[in-house]
Amino acid sequence: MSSFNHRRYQAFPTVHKPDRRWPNRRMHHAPIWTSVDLRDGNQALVSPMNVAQKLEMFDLLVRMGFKEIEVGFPAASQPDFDFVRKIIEEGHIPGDVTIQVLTQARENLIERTYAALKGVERAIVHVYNSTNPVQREQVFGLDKEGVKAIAVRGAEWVKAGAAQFPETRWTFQYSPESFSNTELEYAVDICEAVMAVWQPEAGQAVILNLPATVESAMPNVFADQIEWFCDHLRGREHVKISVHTHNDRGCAVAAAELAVLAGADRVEGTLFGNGERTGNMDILTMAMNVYSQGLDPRLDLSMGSEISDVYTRSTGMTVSPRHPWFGELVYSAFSGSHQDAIRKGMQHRQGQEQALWEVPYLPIDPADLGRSYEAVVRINSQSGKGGVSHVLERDYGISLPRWLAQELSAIVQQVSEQQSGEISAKQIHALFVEHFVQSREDWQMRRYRLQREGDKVIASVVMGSDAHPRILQGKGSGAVGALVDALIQGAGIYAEVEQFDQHALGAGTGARAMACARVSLESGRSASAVSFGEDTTEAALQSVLSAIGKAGAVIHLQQPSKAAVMK
Ligand SMILES: CC(=O)SCCNC(=O)CCNC(=O)[C@H](O)C(C)(C)COP(=O)(O)OP(=O)(O)OC[C@H]1O[C@@H](n2cnc3c(N)ncnc32)[C@H](O)[C@@H]1OP(=O)(O)O
Ligand SMILES: CC(C)C(=O)C(=O)O
Repeated sequence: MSSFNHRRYQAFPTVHKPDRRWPNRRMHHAPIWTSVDLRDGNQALVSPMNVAQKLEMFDLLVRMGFKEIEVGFPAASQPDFDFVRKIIEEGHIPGDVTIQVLTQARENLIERTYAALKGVERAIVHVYNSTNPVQREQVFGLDKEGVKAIAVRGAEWVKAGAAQFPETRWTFQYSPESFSNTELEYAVDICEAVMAVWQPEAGQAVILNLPATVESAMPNVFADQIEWFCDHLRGREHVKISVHTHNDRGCAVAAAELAVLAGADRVEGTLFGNGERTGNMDILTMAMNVYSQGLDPRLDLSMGSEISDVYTRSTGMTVSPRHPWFGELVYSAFSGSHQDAIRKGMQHRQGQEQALWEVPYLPIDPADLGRSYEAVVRINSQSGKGGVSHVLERDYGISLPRWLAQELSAIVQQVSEQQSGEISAKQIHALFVEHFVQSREDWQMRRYRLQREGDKVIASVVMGSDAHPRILQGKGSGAVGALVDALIQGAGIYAEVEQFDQHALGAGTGARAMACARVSLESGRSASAVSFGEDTTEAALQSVLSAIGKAGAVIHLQQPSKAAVMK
């Protein structure tokens, strides 16, 4: 029988809570953030951070604005102990930052923890023991009272340890580890027993941290558990309620967000969600979620790339290109309809940059995280004319008329399919030049002259190579019409201009005007061409000539007389 057998598992029980209130709430401010990168994140690494890596990470967390940072488990390893000593002795802890350290509820470990903290101005001593039925039975071999006694003894040792260093401002934190798998009545009972030792009502700062050590239920169930706990805890008003969620079901952020609605004051997590198994709650994601709702996240996340760089260096982990808010690809659009909408959205914002951010497919302004618009639109075989136009416009200042963008986009798509991948802006430009701008030498216009005769224009055009110039002359209602007539008169070429657009160009394009023409010949062949020129007439005439040349017209002209060749 296959081991992939759902009957080995059971549904997580829901919380009976007819007075559930959190679904109707919204967040009004960011919670207190506590980074556990240097502890929970670190303990999950293949190679835990060395002191230098921890220091670089600590410095980043401080600059990002974290006011509470769990810096390690100093009783567990020498590097953790040394790191805590180093930041205390070398004065790395800013006046508004409180460090936190973790310890099991064991006397020798708690003693060693205080030895590491000697001389610190402020610290949170975080003691934990697991409380759920499975661990009570299988790990501790104890009943509820036995496990409660571990917590109470731990609380007493923490209190006694702190009393040796009255010059330090201590906060005590207790975690009923695996809270979300613990019976709620029992979780309240054990926390109240710890509170009875610490006496927060008498002024001792106390945090009760409620972990989803292994995420086992949907986030609404966790929110119910938090609201239930807050409703039933005696002395709730004297303690801070913290949550510490893991991502086993992929919902750590959702669980923490709902927990805040349900009454949590504080949230523990890590950068990019590094941590045991599938990781801890990702503070970056949650803080950006808060930010994108118009609330101050109380963290500086604008240094996006520096955060990923330090994270990668310190942990050896990588950031997924799809990581919420910070991944390399999250502000890129490859697909045609998204690109089209982004381009229109960006254009819509022009002149109203202070307005609320409302651009399709971009939940925030990428510039907020130091990301540029340049990267937003990227081209592959899924892209359409909007994206191709956007890239040419953005990187080369070239705006194509819709019909021509369609033609170029088809070429780009074909090449992209052939090379099965992304096409750079440079390649798009090269394809544009190759297919539309380059013109055969015999269809190059050398000079032109226009004369007005009544309501008609007479165009004289010299084309071909300097060695073999050809002259054409014709009459029409405008320059292009006169040129078309000249081709009929002088070369017997009947060309119809199907599409034509011209416009002046902005600075930086190396030309003053651009014209785009699509012509069809009597043979049924047609082609499009683009020409850049010193003025719009020059660009217009050349674009028509180039398009006719591309369509395959053959020109046989008589040599011009000397008088006809213009100076
Ligand atoms: C969910 C979390 O992330 S909790 C944090 C987990 N992090 C870590 O464990 C990283 C650091 N830990 C370590 O390096 C080691 O565990 C040390 C150094 C702290 C302790 O090591 P050891 O003494 O060898 O023991 P170990 O961790 O295996 O502990 C097992 C013993 O402690 C008991 N124990 C485990 N957790 C706790 C606790 N929180 N409080 C009290 N006792 C505990 C176990 O029941 C077991 O007891 P037993 O020896 O009577 O069977
Ligand atoms: C120590 C506790 C808070 C913990 O890391 C967890 O339960 O995941």
